[in-house]
Amino acid sequence: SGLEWGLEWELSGMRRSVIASRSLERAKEFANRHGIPKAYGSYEELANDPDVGEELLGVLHTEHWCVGLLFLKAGKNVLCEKPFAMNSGQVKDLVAAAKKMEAIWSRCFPVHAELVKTAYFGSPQLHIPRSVKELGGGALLDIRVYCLQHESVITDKDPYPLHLMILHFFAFDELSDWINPKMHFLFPLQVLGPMHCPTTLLVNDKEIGYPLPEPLNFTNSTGLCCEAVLIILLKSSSSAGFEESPRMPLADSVGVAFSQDSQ
Ligand SMILES: NC(=O)C1=CN([C@@H]2O[C@H](COP(=O)(O)OP(=O)(O)OC[C@H]3O[C@@H](n4cnc5c(N)ncnc54)[C@H](OP(=O)(O)O)[C@@H]3O)[C@@H](O)[C@H]2O)C=CC1
Ligand SMILES: O=C1OC[C@@H](O)[C@H](O)[C@H]1O
Repeated sequence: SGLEWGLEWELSGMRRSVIASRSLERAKEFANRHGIPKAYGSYEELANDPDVGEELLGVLHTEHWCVGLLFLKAGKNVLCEKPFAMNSGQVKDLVAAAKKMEAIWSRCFPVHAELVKTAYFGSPQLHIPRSVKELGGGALLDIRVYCLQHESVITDKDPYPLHLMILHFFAFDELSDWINPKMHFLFPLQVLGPMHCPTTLLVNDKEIGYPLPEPLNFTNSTGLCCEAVLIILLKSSSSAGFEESPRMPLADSVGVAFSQDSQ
């Protein structure tokens, strides 16, 4: 589950001291399984615990907004699972309550830093009407129809439940050629999967690996330590407290949610 993934945060020295569930019985069962000393039967009790400074939010997507606000208003540091919330309006509420944040874990992987250094993403193409959102432009309407029609063949009816991301990725190369012929990497460069936690680049047909610490409970899950290191660095370099991360500014979080709004 999302929470079990989150336990990898122990790598960063974070102690897991409390678990909360809407059911005390479930909380106690989870606590026993993972050696957690205290269990609560409601999220409110966790929010009101003065001994807890950081809270890892691993609840169902629809609950990120309300439970996130509950913890933030109680003055806690919140590490929220993806997706940040259900839409950009909810994300803006959380951002306003939080003011500062760290990052999305995938962006903290060394592979991403390397990409930003070496990749060339072309120039904005907003002079082309079919790129303008108000004119029905953009990848979702213009190109994604091809991916969706593949999905609907496989799923028979509604393509959304399966989220066949592989097909989306498969289409990405062509998509970028089509929308913006300049959107090429400067030299043959490929990020190898898994897409949410990549550790290998293919540069001129040569693999360059960025290995993670062991043990791995889930695929590349110890990569969470990259995010933890970034937070620790931010904390120690900031005299005025914990500042917004330049690696993942708040505006990017709102932007990511905004681009999902039309889904
Ligand atoms: N970073 C990563 O790589 C991963 C992230 N995730 C993320 O973690 C989060 C949780 O995912 P996962 O653990 O698979 O989800 P689950 O479906 O297992 O739900 C997690 C918990 O949400 C709580 N919950 C709160 N309100 C509701 C509600 N109204 N209906 C149902 N459950 C509710 C439940 O806890 P209770 O009833 O005990 O209070 C439930 O156990 C998601 O945001 C997911 O995207 C998941 C896997 C990997
Ligand atoms: O975020 C995620 O990354 C890892 C997957 O296994 C998981 O299902 C997904 O929610």
